[in-house]
Amino acid sequence: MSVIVIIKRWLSYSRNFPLNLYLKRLNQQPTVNYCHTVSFSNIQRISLINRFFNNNCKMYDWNNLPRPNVIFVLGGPGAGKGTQCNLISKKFGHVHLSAGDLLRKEQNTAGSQYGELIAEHIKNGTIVPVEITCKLLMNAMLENMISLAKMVEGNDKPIATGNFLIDGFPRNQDNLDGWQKFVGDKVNVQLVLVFECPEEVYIARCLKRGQHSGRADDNPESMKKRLDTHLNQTMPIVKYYEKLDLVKRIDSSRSIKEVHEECCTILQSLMAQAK
Ligand SMILES: Nc1ncnc2c1ncn2[C@@H]1O[C@H](COP(=O)(O)OP(=O)(O)OP(=O)(O)O)[C@@H](O)[C@H]1O
Ligand SMILES: O=c1ccn([C@@H]2O[C@H](COP(=O)(O)O)[C@@H](O)[C@H]2O)c(=O)[nH]1
Repeated sequence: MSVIVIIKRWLSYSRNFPLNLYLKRLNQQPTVNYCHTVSFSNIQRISLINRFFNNNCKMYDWNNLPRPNVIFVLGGPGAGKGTQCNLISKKFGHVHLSAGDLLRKEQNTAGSQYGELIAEHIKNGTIVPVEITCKLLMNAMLENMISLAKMVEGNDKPIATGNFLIDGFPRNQDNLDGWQKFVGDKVNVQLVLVFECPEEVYIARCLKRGQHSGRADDNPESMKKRLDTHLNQTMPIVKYYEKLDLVKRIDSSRSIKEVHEECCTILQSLMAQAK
């Protein structure tokens, strides 16, 4: 069994990370490769984990991992963010992380202290506090970065990097501030893809999806609130990134194939510049 522990020196909110639960969970699933983040102040407990696992424990520090590339993907509800991220991920190998999916998963995790809060925000189309979303995103990123680092083990310092599509984040000023505070220049934000449709297309797509999605927010009442949040809270974030010349707006009212082709052109040009 191998256990991976990542030391995060810079995330104060995980200071009280419940390591007891962590150990308990590992006991119950002793064969899994487990990856979680703990703060630097938990270093003594890390040595406890080390003893517990006979020193069969690998430690990584985010600061020594290669700086990953991030593309943020924004757009109104039903704009096609998830659909296009899946296609991009298949073609270019980016890791697709949907903030909404991570929140829904957390909401459905038994015993989560955030379940009710997340459910309430999703139903009302409002934005979950960044401490929660950022932590979920960062844990997911770190797990992927560690897998990549493992592929090049043998080097003193891992050389692999990651390319991430972060779908549906940052959604408002609180998200943006939190991202800058917790992640900041530890990643390289390369681009912000913004998918845009007329309002009636957003509504039609989500209501159609609502016939089978089981989502608490694919209904007319939640849609109104989500559109309002998109217009008044997310679009200012798009404008912020526009000032940094990072935004590509895409008309996503066209067919999935047409939208994907435009995404491919944009990504190919980005990769050519990055070489
Ligand atoms: N270009 C398109 N033309 C027609 N239907 C589409 C297109 N893109 C996506 N869809 C459909 O619209 C619905 C919403 O798409 P998707 O889930 O990708 O959007 P999203 O932006 O991720 O939504 P949300 O933010 O609400 O999660 C899905 O049922 C999807 O199959
Ligand atoms: O960064 C985020 C992303 C999402 N939310 C909440 O989840 C729902 C659904 O998100 P989708 O991206 O449409 O799946 C969204 O309306 C928010 O309530 C969030 O709070 N923060």
